[in-house]
Amino acid sequence: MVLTRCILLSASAAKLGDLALCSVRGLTTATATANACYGKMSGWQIHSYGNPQEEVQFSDGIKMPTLKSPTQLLVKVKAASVNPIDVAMINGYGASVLNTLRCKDGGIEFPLVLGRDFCGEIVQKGLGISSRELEVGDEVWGVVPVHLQGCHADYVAVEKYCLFKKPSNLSKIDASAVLYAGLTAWSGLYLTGHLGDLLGAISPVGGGRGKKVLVLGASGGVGTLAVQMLLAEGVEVFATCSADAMQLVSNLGVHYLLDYNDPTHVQSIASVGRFDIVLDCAGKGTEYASEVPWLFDQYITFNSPVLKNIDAHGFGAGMYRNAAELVRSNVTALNSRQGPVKWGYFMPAPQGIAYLQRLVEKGKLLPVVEKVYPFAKTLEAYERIEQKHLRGKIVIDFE
Ligand SMILES: NC(=O)C1=CN([C@@H]2O[C@H](COP(=O)(O)OP(=O)(O)OC[C@H]3O[C@@H](n4cnc5c(N)ncnc54)[C@H](OP(=O)(O)O)[C@@H]3O)[C@@H](O)[C@H]2O)C=CC1
Repeated sequence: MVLTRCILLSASAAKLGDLALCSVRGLTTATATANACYGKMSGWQIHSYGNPQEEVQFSDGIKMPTLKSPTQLLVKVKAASVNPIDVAMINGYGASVLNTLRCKDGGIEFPLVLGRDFCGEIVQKGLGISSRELEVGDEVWGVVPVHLQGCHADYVAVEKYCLFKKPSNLSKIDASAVLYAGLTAWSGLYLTGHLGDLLGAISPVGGGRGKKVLVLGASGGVGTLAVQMLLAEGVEVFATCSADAMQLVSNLGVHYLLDYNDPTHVQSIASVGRFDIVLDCAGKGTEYASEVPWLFDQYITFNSPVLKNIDAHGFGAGMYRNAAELVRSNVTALNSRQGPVKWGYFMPAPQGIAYLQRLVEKGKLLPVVEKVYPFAKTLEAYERIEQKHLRGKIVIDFE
């Protein structure tokens, strides 16, 4: 069994010409190919929670993931993005809930590999996947649900619903930078915000025509993609960012852009009238909805306190606080003629990937990539996320 896997992986990796030696943190390591023959791979992992500088370690002896169901595939990662949640998870964010889910799925808490979205090549597939769906050798893009071992390692095992063929008009770097942030924006706008049906509302004239959406934090990973999705729908897009990001966001095509450090921006936005959706991609949270005088049908924030409250107070008391916060924000908002305040979440849904794929293929969605780090400098990529003020996405190039 071990021998079979070794041959499969070798054949595929050799096709990639992956025979050079690489050096990580001063250690000379054999390639992914050679490692794989011994059931081992290289990657970055943590053994306990803390800060990235102390906890994130490179290893070339990580156990290769194995397929646990007939609908799983093994992917050799070529590029992966780094998201704020990776660094938050190193700090222990969501540990109670995520670890419960992980253990329920037969996993263990440590060592833990971070990394949620990637581009790569299929090297092995389960028996439940037909050749019409996906084949060994296909270039793919995909996501890993947050409670599972991530993709900041040579190989990652994923269920087929998390994996699609990579759009041919995207480079591997760009392809690795879309899905986590893009599925967050998609889920906020369509699952939570009902902007259209699950596959979007795209029509020749734009299904969102006549609608007004305000995007807070349009300069970050989620914001830059949310803006492009809304523009593709024909929505009138208002956005906020800081002064140094205005050129970047304006190049995306937003209709009205405001510097959130300018104290007059709150009143300027209030004078626009009612928004169909205010989408908070800036981490402002639920309370902010009642602090501003804006009118909206819905305020959707991705800064949900759910996991944080459960981490801090346990499941029962944490959920009580979550419900109390949501009720409080909604009562205040509704009293001020505002609409409901909701939480939005990343959702690894195939409908969302299909939607994003369609936009990319139509040339309507392209990620903004701030910087690409080589695999050997993954720790620096985590440090860049810690510094905040991101302009689009941070990517790790494995090749
Ligand atoms: N619930 C979920 O499942 C998920 C939640 N998230 C959350 O969504 C948010 C966005 O994620 P992501 O895009 O990856 O994060 P980023 O850090 O990439 O983007 C945040 C952007 O917002 C800008 N910003 C900060 N403060 C403000 C402000 N007051 N007004 C307007 N812009 C501001 C930042 O730049 P600058 O500071 O220079 O202005 C930065 O460009 C984060 O809070 C993240 O934690 C993300 C994914 C999934």
